Amino acid sequence: HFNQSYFILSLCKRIRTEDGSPLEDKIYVTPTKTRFGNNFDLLSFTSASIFNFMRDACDQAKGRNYLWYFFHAPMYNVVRAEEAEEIFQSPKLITKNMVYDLLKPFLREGLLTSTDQKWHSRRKALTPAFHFNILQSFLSIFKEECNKLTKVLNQSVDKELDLNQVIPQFTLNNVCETALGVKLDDMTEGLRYRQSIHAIEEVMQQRLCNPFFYNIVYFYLFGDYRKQVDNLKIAHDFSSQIIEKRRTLFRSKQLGQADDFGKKQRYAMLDTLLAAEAEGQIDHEGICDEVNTFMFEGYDTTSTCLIFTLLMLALHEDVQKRCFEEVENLPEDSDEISVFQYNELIYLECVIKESLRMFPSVPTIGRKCMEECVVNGLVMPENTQINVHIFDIMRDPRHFPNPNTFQPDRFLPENTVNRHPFAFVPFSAGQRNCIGQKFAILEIKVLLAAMIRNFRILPITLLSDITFENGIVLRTQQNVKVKLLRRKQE
Ligand code: HEM
Repeated sequence: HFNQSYFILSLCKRIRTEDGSPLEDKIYVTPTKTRFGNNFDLLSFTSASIFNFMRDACDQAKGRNYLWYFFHAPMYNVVRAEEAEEIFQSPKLITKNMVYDLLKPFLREGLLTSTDQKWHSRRKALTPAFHFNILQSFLSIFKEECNKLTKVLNQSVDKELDLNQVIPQFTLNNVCETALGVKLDDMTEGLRYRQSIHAIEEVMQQRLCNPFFYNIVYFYLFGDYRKQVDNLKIAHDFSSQIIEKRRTLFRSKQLGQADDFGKKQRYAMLDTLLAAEAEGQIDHEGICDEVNTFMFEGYDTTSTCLIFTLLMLALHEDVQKRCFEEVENLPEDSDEISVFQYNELIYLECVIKESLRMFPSVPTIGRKCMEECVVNGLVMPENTQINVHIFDIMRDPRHFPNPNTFQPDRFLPENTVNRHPFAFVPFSAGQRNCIGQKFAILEIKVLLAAMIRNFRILPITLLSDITFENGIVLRTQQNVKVKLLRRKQE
């Protein structure tokens, strides 16, 4: 009886079915390679091997959801839209799992990592910062950054262009100006900040790859602990100083007025937080956490999507041609293109969605059961870890026939009518969905429209050259390269 209730050598309680039916009828229970649960099933901890391990696990389960037992906790892996729905919709399952603890040294209790009352009140306070009118005011920032990048790209015409070298800078500049109200390129500390964010991500990646590094003592002794501490200090000091400066302006009611150079201060998301602070809803630490969260969530996710979409456009000339025909109709002067006109780029949006489907920037999201609860007819003990594999859900052949083929037409309105509402979830779904999705789509469209109008994009990197890596954000071992040809000269 004890053995039926507990996975003894994995030191955790077992999952059982609510109605007493055999567990295997509801879920694939992954066989363990040792008697100690699935703890030692994976022995080479590289980002690439973990990515492949998860894909193999889904294949082995033949597309069913599957179960692992790790030390102290069962892990429920969801790869089907039907069961993901209950998790996305459950008001009880809003606490993130242990993977998010790795983000906490940087983001502390920001919107992405917080839970319960804190998360509810922050989400309410921050939602207005993503209102349509505000998005409209960000459009000019996206265009400015886009023009800067186009100038750089003009110098790379007819040569090999490494997208990983240029795109992340574009998205970081955008999120920095919209969140904090400062231009990274104009600041002496800008480069150091950019490098520190990159270094913090490298350390996170190191910890994510090796479960031993989840233990802080082991990480302190054998990991890049020092690198993390030094770079966190640079990143935290940078945002904290900008917040201080903007607070002074906010308190003296100078925001929105012209600065010393006669330039009007633009709205930044930080202003919404400063207004909340004035009403006693948040303190300085809280503001720092939220700003860092935006910088982290809004930077790598968007650049990953842009890189994959550009790769797919390069590899599919016919798709690129259709996009060109669509963007050709936009006003010649990009300053005149409105948010509405970007919204009307229906085919380009299908291309972005199809890229996100095949290469979701966030391949897995996690939740944790804070108490024993019933999910999809399974009784999950307290502390059960839940992984929703967005990557596998969006390659389910039941919802997306030929899932490994790039077909943007899947997202034309007439082709989506009967699709399961949770089959396409690159921005997650339910109350903890991505707050920045409209922001991201607009930013992505601004750059893609400009690039497609100005250049023909030719492939250098092929899909077969790419090795995927597991990360908080989907990564590739190799940088993605393309070649640009100027259209006007043709
Ligand atoms: C293509 C771009 C993007 C993708 C694919 C994406 C995807 C996601 C996903 C899957 C989540 C859920 C994470 C989870 O449950 O663990 C999320 C949450 C979040 N995203 Fe995004 N995101 C993108 C862009 C952005 C941008 C541009 C911003 C901000 C400027 C942003 C801010 C956030 C925040 C703050 C959360 C946490 C929301 C909450 O828990 O209430 N994201 N995003």
